[in-house]
Amino acid sequence: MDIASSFTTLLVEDSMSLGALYTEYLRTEGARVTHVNHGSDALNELKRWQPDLLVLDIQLPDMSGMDILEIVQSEYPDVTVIMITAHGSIDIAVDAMRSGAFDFLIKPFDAKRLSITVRNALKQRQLVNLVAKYESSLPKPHYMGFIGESLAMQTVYKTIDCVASSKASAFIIGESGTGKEVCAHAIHNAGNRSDGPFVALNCASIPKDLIESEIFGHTKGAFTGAIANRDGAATRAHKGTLFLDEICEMDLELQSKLLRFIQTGVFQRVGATKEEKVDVRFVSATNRMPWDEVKAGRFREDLFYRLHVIPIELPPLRMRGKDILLLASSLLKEYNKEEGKTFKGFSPEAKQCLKSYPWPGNVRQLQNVIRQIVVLNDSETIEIDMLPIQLTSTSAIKSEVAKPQAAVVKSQSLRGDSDASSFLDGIERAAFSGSEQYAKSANEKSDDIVPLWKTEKQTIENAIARCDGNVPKAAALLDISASTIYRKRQSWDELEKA
Ligand SMILES: Nc1ncnc2c1ncn2[C@@H]1O[C@H](COP(=O)(O)OP(=O)(O)OP(=O)(O)O)[C@@H](O)[C@H]1O
Repeated sequence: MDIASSFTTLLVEDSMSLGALYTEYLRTEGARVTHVNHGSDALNELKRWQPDLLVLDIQLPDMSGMDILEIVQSEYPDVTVIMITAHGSIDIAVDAMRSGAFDFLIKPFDAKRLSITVRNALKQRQLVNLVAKYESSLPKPHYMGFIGESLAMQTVYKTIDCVASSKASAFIIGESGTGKEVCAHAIHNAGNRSDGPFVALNCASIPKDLIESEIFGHTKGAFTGAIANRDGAATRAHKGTLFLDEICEMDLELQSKLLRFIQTGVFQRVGATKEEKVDVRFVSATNRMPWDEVKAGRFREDLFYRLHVIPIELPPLRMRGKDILLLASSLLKEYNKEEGKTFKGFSPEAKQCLKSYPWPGNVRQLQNVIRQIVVLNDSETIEIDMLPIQLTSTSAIKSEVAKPQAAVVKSQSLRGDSDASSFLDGIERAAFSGSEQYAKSANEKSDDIVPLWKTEKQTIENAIARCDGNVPKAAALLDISASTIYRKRQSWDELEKA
């Protein structure tokens, strides 16, 4: 705000004559003044509009100026408050400053004293605005539970800031472990529902016959085992956010009930005859491509349009550049503390390897890798040989793959054959001759080879058995999401039938 330009002021002073005098003083400073005599009137005005300055008498006929200050501090923190106090009540004025008032004026005061205080207040507002503007233009390394300052993540933070206070449904997509749940929490916490509940429901991990009751609740006796009335997620999320994780895994029949609920806010508990209405903001997430699911007939198109109002895409970790090391360092610090270790950082080779690995399990996989290293080693520096084999072998594969390609480029440039199509032909030829060799040796021992899905099935089933049938726990240890396991089970059934 430009100090010279006009500013708005709400003056709360019960004496009509003093009110008129202060209004005159303030107008001389360039203020557009609204004068009220009572605290309740001031609160009504504040509900309708927020002034730049609130000039507030401490002693009012209906309430204390201190009470109003407290309300302003919690509900309208951008309003700058100047208190007016009678001579002899300076202690109260000092308390007011401790509670967040900018300054105080002791009655009687003249136009000059008021002018100095008002100008200081406006200057301070100007500086605060400037700092806020500057800060918002800097990349944020942390945001609402996220770590990451890459451009891709800054875009995500900006989108969350813009949509947080809207009631429009948000739809988060991203690979498993990219932070979709963190994002849903951030939308809730950054918005005006942050004081309300955040209720998360994983549509993949709840058995099909229980999910309707999980969302809408049930009445006593609605089905075997319903021994009492129970609120569902819809009721619990009233005035807050309902996060529907893995939404594409929801049964088609339930999708139509959900559609009606989203359209009207009205639903019926399982077994109930009465309808209930709630005020809920929907945030959904999936690691599938939702439109592909619509085209395949697994996700209702009308539900897609209801939920997919504000799409937010979380980039895979491999697309976040230096965020990988930022996250790795932060996790190292956290796990060091938890495990009582003294790691200080990563060797340059280890850093290179972390940066070039494709991280199919994204941030969750990075967490597991760093935890594993910290638990299994004792040192100050994380060296490349402490990294799990899959990380180092991938970079080894990459450099191996790079070699024949480099050789192709070299031989082509020696021949003077630099055109792009023959370059690609060269790579294809190299790859083909490689695959021919593999195929030859593979045929010799083909009896031992089983389809990849069977090996994968065995690994997953072993993990579930070792976790006593606990699918989410097995999924966490396998570095995949529980929904991936459910999906894979479905596809194994189909493959076995085929
Ligand atoms: N940018 C980030 N900064 C810090 N921690 C993160 C970040 N992204 C994700 N995480 C952490 O990674 C883990 C996985 O995140 P989250 O559960 O939100 O992923 P997701 O995309 O919902 O995964 P899934 O699809 O498997 O359910 C969590 O422990 C979360 O706190």
